[in-house]
Amino acid sequence: MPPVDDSISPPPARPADDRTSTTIARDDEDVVVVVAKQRDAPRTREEDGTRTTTTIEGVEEDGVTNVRVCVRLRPMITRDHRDATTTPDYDDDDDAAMASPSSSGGTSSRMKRHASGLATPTSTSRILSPKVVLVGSERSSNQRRTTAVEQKQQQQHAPPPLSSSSFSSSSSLSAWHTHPNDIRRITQSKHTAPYTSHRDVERMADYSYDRVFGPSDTTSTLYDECVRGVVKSFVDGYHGSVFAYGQTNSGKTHTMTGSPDEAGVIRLAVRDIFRRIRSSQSAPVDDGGSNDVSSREYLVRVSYLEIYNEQIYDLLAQPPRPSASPSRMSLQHHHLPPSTSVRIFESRTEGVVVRGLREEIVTCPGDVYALLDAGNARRRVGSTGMNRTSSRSHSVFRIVLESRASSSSSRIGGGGGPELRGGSGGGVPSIAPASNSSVNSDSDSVATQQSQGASVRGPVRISSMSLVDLAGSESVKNTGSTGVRQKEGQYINKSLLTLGHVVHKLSELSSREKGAMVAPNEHIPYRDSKLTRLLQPSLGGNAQVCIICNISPALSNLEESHNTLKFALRAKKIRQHARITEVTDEKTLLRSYREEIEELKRQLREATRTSSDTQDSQQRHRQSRLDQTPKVAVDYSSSSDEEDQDDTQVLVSAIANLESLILKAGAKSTRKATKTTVRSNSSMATTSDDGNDESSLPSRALDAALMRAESPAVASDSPTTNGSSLMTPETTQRVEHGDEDDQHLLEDLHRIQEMLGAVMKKKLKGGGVKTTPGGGNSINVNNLNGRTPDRDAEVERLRMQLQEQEVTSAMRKADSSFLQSQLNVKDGILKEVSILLEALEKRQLALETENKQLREDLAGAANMIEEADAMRLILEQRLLEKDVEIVEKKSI
Ligand SMILES: Nc1ncnc2c1ncn2[C@@H]1O[C@H](COP(=O)(O)OP(=O)(O)OP(=O)(O)O)[C@@H](O)[C@H]1O
Repeated sequence: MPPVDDSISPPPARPADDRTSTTIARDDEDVVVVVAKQRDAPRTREEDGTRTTTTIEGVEEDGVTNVRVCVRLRPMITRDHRDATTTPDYDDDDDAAMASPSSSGGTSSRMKRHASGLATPTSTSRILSPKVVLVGSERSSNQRRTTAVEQKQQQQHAPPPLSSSSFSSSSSLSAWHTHPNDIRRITQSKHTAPYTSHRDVERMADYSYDRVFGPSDTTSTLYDECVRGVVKSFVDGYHGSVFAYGQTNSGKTHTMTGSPDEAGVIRLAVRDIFRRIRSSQSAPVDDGGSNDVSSREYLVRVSYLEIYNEQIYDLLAQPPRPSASPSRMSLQHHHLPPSTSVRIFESRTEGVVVRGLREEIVTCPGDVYALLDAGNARRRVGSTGMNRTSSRSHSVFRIVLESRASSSSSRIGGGGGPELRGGSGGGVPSIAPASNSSVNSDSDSVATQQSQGASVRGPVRISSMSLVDLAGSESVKNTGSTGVRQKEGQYINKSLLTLGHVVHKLSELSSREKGAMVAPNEHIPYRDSKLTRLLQPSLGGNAQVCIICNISPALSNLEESHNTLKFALRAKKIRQHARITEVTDEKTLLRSYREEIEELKRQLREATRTSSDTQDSQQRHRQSRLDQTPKVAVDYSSSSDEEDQDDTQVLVSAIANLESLILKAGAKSTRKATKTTVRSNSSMATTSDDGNDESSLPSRALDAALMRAESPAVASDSPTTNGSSLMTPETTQRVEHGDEDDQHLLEDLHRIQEMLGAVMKKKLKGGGVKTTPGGGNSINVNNLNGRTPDRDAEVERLRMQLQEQEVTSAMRKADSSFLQSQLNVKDGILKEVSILLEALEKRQLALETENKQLREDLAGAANMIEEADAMRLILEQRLLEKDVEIVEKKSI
């Protein structure tokens, strides 16, 4: 049984029969729709020889749970009223209205200026109490002109004419009310009755969900009660997905992204995830029965994309605007390529795959916030008649977590425990990184050499959390959009319609076969839009899903609110079966990094051993020379010593870099964790797994590594190496930034030249060499015209060193331009593959259509054959009868 999460408030009392019911009141009759049947059940494990499935807590005993759906009614804002009284204040074809990094005036202002309604006095959308009385007409002046027939129909169903006073008092009220005593219900307000069409009996509906949040509820409350559980499961290893759905201007972005005054779900989730990672040490790790109470180590990476006009764009792939609090991640962004269109396709083995999306490894909430801000600044926003800062795209912020038991009790080879092989494709789209992504999970680029100590093996859990802010459905009637906005609106509506179809189909299937998952051969129209293809793994079953349905309190949005609530009811019926995904034999980033660290440690041990061997031999050599020659105080700390130390520093620094990316449970803060991790590893190393002693690491090098690990700026100054095994994200970055490296090399060269110059000067001046203070056999070098064999050797050595550096520099330049050209080639190939895939996809669709047509033709032909056969039989029968007739006639 997993630890009970105290932070999650207990669910509201359930009906006696343990069922959650949805009631739709229809005039005088009540239709009860059973929405869910949930019962707290312990985790169960099923084993079928090769894999173990662990089911989530709080689900039915058969391991199936329903999608969690909550509804959020946003507060009244002045715009609700203004929308109904003014014409749209936007310019459709003006792309400048589209928020861009330069036009938005900063990320915080880009956050759709959510606080504008709350904090800025000049704002146009201020929150109003739902009960505040407004004056004005509820009917929008920008509503489309009605036809004569429609006018007639409206007159038939129209409410009685209202005086301006009666209208103003009713229109100011929220169209919906929530029930303080029943936090699951939302009902259409009574005063809306006159506006309710008698044809639609559901208009006065009383809906019920997992939880309904009223205008005074905060995002934090919503998070605690609906999302926290999904996040907890995510950290435990289950896939999760949270998305905000609703019409335009209903508060989706406010809920997901938040405002400067109120953190949104994404930030709250990020904070929670890191908090859970830090505190997970104290919680027993339920890994399928071993009762292992060891801590885990984690690798967190994030990506951010948007779907705009049916194209996927990478929101992390453009250089960000300078950030107020530069972090390692934000610094890296200055070198990112411009945003590219990303490809999505289906792979037989991996499921839905997103190709070419940048993923960033993050080690603390600050890293994530910087990325989020950068991505939000790039998200497409435009002004419409309904929302001044309307999202014109669907956005998906995705967090991937890899974790493994970090103690020595890790099971080798992954015996026992939940093992569900199949990579990350189980519950979320896998992401195949871009060729120049700062994270390259391609195993080629990460050293995967022989050193695979016991600590490297053991299953790695992969879970992913998708936080989705959907664009809102909109009607041209209300937004008054034309041109670009109208086209965007059409794309948005089309994809939401497909989402509606998918949800409808899934809910039907779930109701039909209660408890059964979607049959593999059942056709669900995921492929009809990029959005549904992307959400397919989440909706398809292997994820914990929470849908937040946002509705507006405005009477003018009544129709859309009903649609949203109906969508929510359907979504509530979808059944999910989340499982932990554990990978034992496939490459994961975490395992690659661990292997890399092990390999570097091995190299480090070797380097220190070689160094001490060299020192020994030098010592012996020195001793023999001292025995033979007069005592001259020549600096015997040879250059090879320095080189060895440099090598060691590079290795220690590389280890520190990698270690800093892996988060350990129990660390106080991740920045500190970097230090703790490195320190504890190096000190632990004295009793490391394979018993090798690393205590002899040069403390200077270790300190330097720690400083680098703590300070990205220092880290970027660290020496680099050509060794592919050191291609950590940072070193990769350095290769990309060949200029900086060249600069370092030049500095090195200058240093050596200066040393050489000083030596030459001394030589020319005939400067003396200090003799040892008490050296009995000391000699005056002037007697030798300033020349000693040692000095000549030193000059020669420095000359050689200079040459070597020049060669190294040239090689590095060649290397970096070669790598750059390789990247370009790969990018080109990727683009070609994308085009081919697209063509293939089109061809496949065409073939599918052709097949369908052929099948219909075939069925038609078969029918015709059948009919012809029947006709032939009839004719034969008639022929027979005729024959008989003739025979009879003849006989007569
Ligand atoms: N809970 C809330 N508290 C205060 N203001 C809110 C709340 N929800 C929404 N708002 C305000 O309502 C307006 C519309 O919200 P938002 O932009 O989040 O809607 P949306 O559903 O994302 O719209 P679109 O689909 O057009 O992008 C904003 O001005 C926002 O600040």
